[in-house]
Amino acid sequence: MEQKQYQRKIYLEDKPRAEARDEILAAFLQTSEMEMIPAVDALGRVTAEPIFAHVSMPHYHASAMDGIAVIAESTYQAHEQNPQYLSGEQFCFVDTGNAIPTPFNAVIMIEHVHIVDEETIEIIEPATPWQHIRPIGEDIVQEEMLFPQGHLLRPADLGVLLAAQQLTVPVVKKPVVTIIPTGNELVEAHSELAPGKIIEFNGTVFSGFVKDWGGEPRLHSIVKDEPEKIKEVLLEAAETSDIIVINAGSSAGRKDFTVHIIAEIGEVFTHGVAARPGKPVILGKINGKIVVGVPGYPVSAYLALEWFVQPLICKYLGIPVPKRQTVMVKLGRRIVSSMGAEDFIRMNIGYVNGQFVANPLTRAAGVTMSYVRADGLLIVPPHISGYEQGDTAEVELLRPLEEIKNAIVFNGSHDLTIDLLSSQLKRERTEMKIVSSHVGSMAGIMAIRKGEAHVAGIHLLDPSTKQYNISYVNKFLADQDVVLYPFLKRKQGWILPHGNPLGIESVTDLVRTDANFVNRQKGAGTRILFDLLLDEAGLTAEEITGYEREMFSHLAVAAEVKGDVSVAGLGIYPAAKAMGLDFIPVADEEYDLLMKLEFFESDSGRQLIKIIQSPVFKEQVEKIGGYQVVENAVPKRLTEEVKE
Ligand SMILES: Nc1nc2c(c(=O)[nH]1)N[C@H]1C(S)=C(S)[C@@H](COP(=O)(O)OP(=O)(O)OC[C@H]3O[C@@H](n4cnc5c(N)ncnc54)[C@H](O)[C@@H]3O)O[C@H]1N2
Ligand code: MOO
Repeated sequence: MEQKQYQRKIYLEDKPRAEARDEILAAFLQTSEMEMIPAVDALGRVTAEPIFAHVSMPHYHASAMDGIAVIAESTYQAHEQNPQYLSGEQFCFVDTGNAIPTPFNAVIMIEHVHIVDEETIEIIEPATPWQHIRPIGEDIVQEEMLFPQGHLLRPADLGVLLAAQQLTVPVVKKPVVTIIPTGNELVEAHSELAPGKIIEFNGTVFSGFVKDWGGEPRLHSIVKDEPEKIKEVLLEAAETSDIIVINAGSSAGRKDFTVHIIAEIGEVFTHGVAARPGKPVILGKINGKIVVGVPGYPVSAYLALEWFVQPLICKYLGIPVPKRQTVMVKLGRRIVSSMGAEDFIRMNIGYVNGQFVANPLTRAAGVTMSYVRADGLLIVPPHISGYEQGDTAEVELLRPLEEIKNAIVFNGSHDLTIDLLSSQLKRERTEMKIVSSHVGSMAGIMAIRKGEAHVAGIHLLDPSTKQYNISYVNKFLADQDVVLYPFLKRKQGWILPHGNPLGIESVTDLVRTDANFVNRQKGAGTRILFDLLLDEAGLTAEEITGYEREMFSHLAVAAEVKGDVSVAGLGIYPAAKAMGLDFIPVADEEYDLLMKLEFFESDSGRQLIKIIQSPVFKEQVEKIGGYQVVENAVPKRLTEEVKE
């Protein structure tokens, strides 16, 4: 069959997000349906009507204490000097919760009763009417309104429903949200992977969000980029769902025809909002049902879903859209944002010296780990072009504040062992963890200086003394009380294609073979080592092909080497090992932990050192290969040395 050709859609709108949202909310005319469900299953559901108590609680006069039931008026004479004796039918023993038999109207606690014999008791204090009795309806009165409509039922609410014998309750039906993943490249998660094949996981993430927000997700199987098929699935979804979410095909690619299909079988209100990532979102309507076309890139998709699908679900349920807690943070880095669009920036947040400090994570919309790792979202409004380092800004929290407050903020050069350290720390102390941002050794020193991190990992070789770290710390932190803790010795060396086809063993070999070198960013310890090697060999940067090509991590260097047999890099052994590359050791590098004395001596600091020195941690580190944890490390108090 001849397939219809659709033109590429190249230019997207820049509609303000709020305007686009209000438009689809206004167009979302689904009337909420009601269903009766057992109260025991109603957790997290929203009441569709006011709910009234069927019975009172308690539904009889109940003793509130263990003791005796009496007629209060018959005890009025009791006094310390004039004990009163009750016997036979003048009293009866009751326990907490027992019904009070007539004609009694008060309870005396057993501690205040002297039992003379089985039949007789002595009291020395009068009782007041209704003391220690829970009267009928003390808690819930029959016919009282327990909940209005639009109430989100919590665990304690279910208790009230059962106690008041409201055993089936009217709740708002969950809106059915059909989720349609599209793309020829998509495969199920268990499939054999080939280049170009992408595991379909957005659907599962969307389902989770929809469930969390109170909707009922229906995840459709993967639909190929075939307009007729997509059309058929969309039309069917419009019959069976309240809201339709279609994933991918939202942008300008050759197979991105979702927008044309929606326009053909329905109407499109919006294609493109002034917000990133998530810009290419499509908002429309098919046969009266709202359809949200979210971009394929996962982070864009998650945000677009939150912007448009959550408000639709809330409208259907009749509840307000929940707002996230926010916190004011100091920005550890400059943040650039283009005017005219909102920027949603995933942030790491740490709590250092009594203030929240936040740093941006990658802005790439395909990096799901940045969303997973983010503590918060910084939303840069459209009318500003960003923030300067040190500015204060408000951030929406993606994690509980307490979790952020208890984290150790780790800065400087990244090392694989820091993740192991964090997980070991969490094992010992469930409330603790390490949050790290990888900014390089020099930036780590500066973060400690500015009080923006608790610990910095550094490995800076001083070419003049051939010593690691000390001279740098003395130079930049001479006026501060800091500790340099010897942590690791790690092997730095040549990272080379498998089999080392060019036969590289030194910098001179790089020049001789005209290999393409991949460098690290300025300030990185590995770059300083490379410069020293150049210097020792009497070579200059100009003689090295690729000297200007900068990567930001050991793994990024290894990935470059992996892709091209003419490439060589310098880095740590585990990066070479992870990519199945050759490695020739060059130097044993000292990777130390820099921290303020105050942190070193704090509870968190002590806990960190305890774990570093534990046999379990050392064993885990040495298993990676190319590492040795420094035995019996002696922390250096640097300012003292300087002062000497
Ligand atoms: N020339 C242009 N190219 C692109 C533009 C643009 O404006 N001009 N916009 C970029 C932006 S921004 C985004 S966001 C994406 C939107 O892409 P699509 O919605 O068209 O989606 P695809 O191209 O099909 O997929 C992109 C990417 O997303 C991942 N993906 C898709 N579906 C799934 C799924 N179900 N589970 C997991 N991951 C999924 C996958 O990595 C795809 O490669 O377009 C840019 N391009
Ligand atoms: O707008 Mo795209 O949604 O940045 O990744």
